[in-house]
Amino acid sequence: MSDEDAKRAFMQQQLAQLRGDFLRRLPERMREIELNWNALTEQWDSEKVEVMHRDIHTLIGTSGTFELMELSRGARAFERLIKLQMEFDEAPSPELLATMRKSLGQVLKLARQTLQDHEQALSEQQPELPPRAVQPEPERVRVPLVFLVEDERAQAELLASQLGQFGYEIVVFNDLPSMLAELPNRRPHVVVMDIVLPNCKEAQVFSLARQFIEQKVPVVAISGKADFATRLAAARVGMAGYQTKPIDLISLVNRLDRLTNRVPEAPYRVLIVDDQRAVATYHAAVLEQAGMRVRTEMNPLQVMAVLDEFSPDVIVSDVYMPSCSGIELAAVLRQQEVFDHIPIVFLSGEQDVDKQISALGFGADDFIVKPIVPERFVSAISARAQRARTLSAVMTHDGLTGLLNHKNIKAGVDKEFSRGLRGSSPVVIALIDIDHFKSVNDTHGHPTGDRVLRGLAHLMRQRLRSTDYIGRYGGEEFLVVLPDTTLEAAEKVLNQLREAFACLLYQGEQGEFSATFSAGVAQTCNYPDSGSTIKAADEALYAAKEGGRNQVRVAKS
Ligand SMILES: Nc1nc2c(ncn2[C@@H]2O[C@H](COP(=O)(O)OP(=O)(O)OP(=O)(O)O)[C@@H](O)[C@H]2O)c(=O)[nH]1
Repeated sequence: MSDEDAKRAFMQQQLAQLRGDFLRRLPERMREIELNWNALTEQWDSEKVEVMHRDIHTLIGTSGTFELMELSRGARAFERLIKLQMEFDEAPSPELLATMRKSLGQVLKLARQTLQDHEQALSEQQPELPPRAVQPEPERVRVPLVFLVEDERAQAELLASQLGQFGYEIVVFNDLPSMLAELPNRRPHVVVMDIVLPNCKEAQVFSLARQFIEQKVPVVAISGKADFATRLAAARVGMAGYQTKPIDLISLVNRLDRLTNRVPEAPYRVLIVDDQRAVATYHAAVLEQAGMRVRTEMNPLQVMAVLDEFSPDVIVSDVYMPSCSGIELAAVLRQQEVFDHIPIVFLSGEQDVDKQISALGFGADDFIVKPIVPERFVSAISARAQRARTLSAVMTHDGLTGLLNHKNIKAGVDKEFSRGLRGSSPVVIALIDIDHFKSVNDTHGHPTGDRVLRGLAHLMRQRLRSTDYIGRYGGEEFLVVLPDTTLEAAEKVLNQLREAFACLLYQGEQGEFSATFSAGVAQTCNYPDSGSTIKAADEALYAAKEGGRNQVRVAKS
């Protein structure tokens, strides 16, 4: 069974299980609705009508979610009559009452029929082994193999050694025949090729690129040509990138990282708020199958506590809930700046477009009508989550380097400092400052200086762990928080980073050059608060500069 089939089968199994739970509780639910109706006909009361409306509305959504469409449609017909009646604040006329009674009778009949059909289906079912749950994991290559085809030998060797610093294995070929000869032995993850090669027509290069692409090996073009026609030809064969010479190393590395999945995006986090456990569990299962992390909360009053701890990218909320409606929940969250940016998507059986639009006015971002097919639900939520991530990254990250900005790296220090106090695992803070950076700017120009900053940022992102915090603390100063790390281990990691950084070569206004950095490290448990730890790391950094730069110093405790 392919992964896709296994996923689908798993979803079906989950759906069947949840539908079973729903049906088991259906008789009780219908009894409550019937009792409420009987009480209503004895004495009409607007509060009881509201309860009746909520119960019927929930029945429409839940039965629709579980593909019990007849029941859902029957309940919707009854809901229309209730809504009609709710518009007049008085007992219904005898005619309307009779119509309502008949419609409810139809709903009860449909519920009984649905249960009978389910029991019949169960008795005919063959036992089956439950399929395996599949969590999609993007393939992650540790050291991706890159074939680099470049006829200018010196340039090729330089590019290969630079890419090597970013964890790629590079095999250089100076012409196409030598690469073709190697192909039977090794298959690259990506091919980077100059599209202007001696003794070779451009059409041949593109034709070869097309063959790689057809075999799922992405190809990135490098070229001295920047004209539209050549770029178009590369795009037409499906090349995954086009870099003009002189090659911007960081932009090439960014491209390769994406193509080889080396910096996978953390899964989207979604909070589902729904008082119906079965509905929440079903939608959670759909999103989890698509690789998202999901938390469900049945009580809207608990949502704020969950937000603090879970930090979702998106909130998916039901609209009709007894203790607090989705609209009220949205209004409360929008009062608070910290939660204001989290998109809220209503998931409801409400089909009245006016009501949907008015719900959006209270601070929700989207309205999805239940039932929704799983694929559409997944794409609607991932699109929201992706957009929310992009916007939040703009707020929390530095525009030049993509690292956490000053405010957020400081928040990271505070958070890990407190965590370090609670636990026994050590936390190390490092301050890193590029050496003689003023002279880099003065000699090679500010844009080149920017490239050096981006180079160090990229190297740190690649070399440090995903649990580490990396931020731009000031102009050419970076701050790193390394949780669960001893001082010795931190010193070693930073020295490796320092050596790799010193190997990078940049093309500046006055020719080629490299840069170095100095760093100071301090362990949080040696200091009373986060500010004193940063100060100690800063003093160690100062000692590293005084000691001749291009070195890592540990703070004296
Ligand atoms: N290109 C570029 N330069 C920046 C940026 N932010 C700060 N700088 C420059 O970084 C330089 C920092 O220089 P200094 O603090 O004098 O220190 P230094 O030259 O690095 O010398 P040492 O730290 O003592 O090794 C200044 O020239 C700033 O203008 C930036 O975003 N881009």
